[in-house]
Amino acid sequence: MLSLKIENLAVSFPGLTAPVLAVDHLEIAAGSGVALTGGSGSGKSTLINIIAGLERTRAGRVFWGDQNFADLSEGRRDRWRAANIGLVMQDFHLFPGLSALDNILLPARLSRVATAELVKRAHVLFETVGLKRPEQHVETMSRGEMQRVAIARALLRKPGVIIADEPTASLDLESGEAVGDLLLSVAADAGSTLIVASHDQRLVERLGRRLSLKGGHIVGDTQAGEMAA
Ligand SMILES: Nc1ncnc2c1ncn2[C@@H]1O[C@H](COP(=O)(O)OP(=O)(O)OP(=O)(O)O)[C@@H](O)[C@H]1O
Repeated sequence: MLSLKIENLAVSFPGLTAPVLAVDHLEIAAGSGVALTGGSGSGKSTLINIIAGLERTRAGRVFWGDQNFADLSEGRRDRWRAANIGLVMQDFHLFPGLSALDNILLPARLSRVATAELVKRAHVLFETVGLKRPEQHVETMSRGEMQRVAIARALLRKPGVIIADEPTASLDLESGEAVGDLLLSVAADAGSTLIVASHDQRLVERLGRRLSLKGGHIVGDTQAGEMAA
């Protein structure tokens, strides 16, 4: 369970006159659930890349608990992410040539933490996300199936933080709802901080807080109670 604090963050790319993301101050409480919403190009994926430590910023500070990402070398940042963040990216980042089950277990194996108990949990998660053939190579799977593999992999180690970019985008209504159930229940069980970028209104409404982005700025910050009002 980890809290997030962002200070004076600005993300710019060469050739652009304004930053694509500018966040002066943002705090997310440990164990809370937050939806990132906003139109295409509003900065959701950029924010996810920054808070997952996949992109580094020279302008601003990003703390998970007491850990400022900017203070870590790339190798240490990668290890910190592997141990603390379960990440579901839009393009899944799966490893072709490996089975679905091996994909779920690979990060844990690389970190040398794939105990017999974790392998058992991988099998359970595989079934919980509604998949049937653990030996199927991921490159032969449909996008919806790949998405479920990515979700099972992200949840395997009951991470302190779960970050998901459009986790229901390739799923039908029923599967999307099941994936939403799974994300919320694993986050609740493990006390994980859950951050989800989504256009899926049904999923967004299940999270306690909604941050809306527009043009790289946070233009709305509402709690579930206020949303219902
Ligand atoms: N490497 C880059 N170079 C230049 N511009 C970039 C780069 N990466 C992102 N952008 C721009 O930053 C803006 C925010 O992009 P981002 O991917 O964060 O949006 P998003 O809200 O996730 O959109 P979507 O919902 O379509 O995924 C966009 O205008 C995009 O074109």
